[in-house]
Amino acid sequence: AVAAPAGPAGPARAHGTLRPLVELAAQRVLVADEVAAAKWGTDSPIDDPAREREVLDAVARQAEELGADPAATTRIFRDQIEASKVVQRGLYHRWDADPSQAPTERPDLGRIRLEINRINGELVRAIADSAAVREGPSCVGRLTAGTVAVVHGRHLDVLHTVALGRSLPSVCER
Ligand SMILES: C=C(O[C@@H]1C=C(C(=O)O)C=C[C@H]1O)C(=O)O
Repeated sequence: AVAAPAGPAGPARAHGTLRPLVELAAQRVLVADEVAAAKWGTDSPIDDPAREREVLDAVARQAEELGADPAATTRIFRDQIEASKVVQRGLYHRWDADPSQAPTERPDLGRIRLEINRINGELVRAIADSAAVREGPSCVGRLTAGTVAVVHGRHLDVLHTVALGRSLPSVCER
């Protein structure tokens, strides 16, 4: 083990929680329901590489501005994007199988993306704030604890629990 620096950037934060990060990842997989409803029955594809590029460029820039790690931030956001598509594909599958469950109103994708941008900004900060925990030996345990707390706290169903899991594998990678 490497000696941690003293002060708030060191041991104090290394014992912190990953719950805020997981909470924001959960907000992102929940908002994917609205994304799916916005795209359902339109020409807008679930996979939108141009929008993904925009998101990844923006979060890398925000991480740099915070003096945080743009590579780790980008890696974690690639998983956030995959997780959103897990939800969207899952809902499409459900709605194809049983059209009576399909949305009857179409929210505006542009408005939803503004909400996603807001979550993204908070998530970039949570990633930056959790650097010491993420790089520490207890990361996986803390990530598991945070995930269990959020799944229960938000009463996530199976689809959103699976998607939340898909959003987190990069968090403890170094
Ligand atoms: C959420 C969307 O769907 C997909 C997931 C994205 C994301 O998680 O940021 C971005 C583009 C799409 O590939 C969207 O189109 O906005």
